Amino acid sequence: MADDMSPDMTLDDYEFPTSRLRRRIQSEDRTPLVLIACGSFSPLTFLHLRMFEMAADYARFNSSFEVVGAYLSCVGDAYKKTGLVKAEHRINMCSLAVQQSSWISVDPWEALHSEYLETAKVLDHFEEEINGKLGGVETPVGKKKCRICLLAGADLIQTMSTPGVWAQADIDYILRNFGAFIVERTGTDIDEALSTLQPWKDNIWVIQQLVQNDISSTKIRLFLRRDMSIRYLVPEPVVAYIEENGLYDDDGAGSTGSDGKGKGKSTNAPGESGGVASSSAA
Ligand SMILES: Nc1ncnc2c1ncn2[C@@H]1O[C@H](COP(=O)(O)OP(=O)(O)OP(=O)(O)O)[C@@H](O)[C@H]1O
Ligand SMILES: O=C(O)c1ccc[n+]([C@@H]2O[C@H](COP(=O)([O-])O)[C@@H](O)[C@H]2O)c1
Repeated sequence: MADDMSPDMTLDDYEFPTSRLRRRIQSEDRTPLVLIACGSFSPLTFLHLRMFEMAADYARFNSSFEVVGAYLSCVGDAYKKTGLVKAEHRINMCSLAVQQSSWISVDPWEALHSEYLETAKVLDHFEEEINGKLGGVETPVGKKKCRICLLAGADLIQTMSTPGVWAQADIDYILRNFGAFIVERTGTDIDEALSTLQPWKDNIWVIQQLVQNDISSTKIRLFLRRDMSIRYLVPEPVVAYIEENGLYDDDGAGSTGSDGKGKGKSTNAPGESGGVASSSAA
């Protein structure tokens, strides 16, 4: 079951989602790992989900970590980025997308804040919930704290070298105390992206994309504006949700400050190419 968020949820009735967090590992030698992907997810694409699978494989074969859970954390509405629809919609799309996953959850905590929260604070929240309140996970040799790590694409990590985007103290705090799993991304030179992050290289794990996927939320929004199909680029329930709520229309329906009504113009299935004749039109 997904950890769904009701539209009226506030921080007062927020509960940390734990239903997909594994609370015990069998190995005494491995360190339990929880992956946190922070981002806009406007909308979530299949690559966002693939990042978790790639990271889990990487951890299994190349590290002494054992993944016990993973979370998508959407930025709140205060993050003024082009193409950002309301947090409520982004969280709902993420929740629909992970319905079939047994281990990826959506945590609405970050997005429930009206003010922007830096990623360091978001990671602190997971540390507090998982290691502070829950006390970590059971192992054959007693309870162990989980390692909380940021999961990000190479473009995000490159912004850490761009002056003025991140506070230097936050970069140090995140990479020293948590660390990051970085997925290579077409268009980003990974060596260049990591060049200023050498002091923390032991806490950075770079994951090669063995099947290159250059998808981005920007391209999905562009396709939608051009009335092109987004099917098989984002999960089917997300395609349907976008259509039903009229998100990413030219008029910015569904974006912060708009009430986003469904456009209901197509006779094709949601998200399907308009170039395909519908059977009822014959
Ligand atoms: N194709 C991709 N390859 C590697 N990482 C990716 C890819 N798409 C998204 N990511 C990563 O997913 C995380 C969340 O990204 P975000 O929500 O900004 O998606 P995006 O597709 O980059 O969005 P936008 O196009 O709106 O900038 C980031 O760490 C980003 O680097
Ligand atoms: O904490 C910071 O200072 C900081 C600076 C830049 C970006 N971030 C986070 O990085 C993510 C970037 O997402 P996006 O969609 O802009 O690629 C998002 O979760 C931001 O909150 C965080």
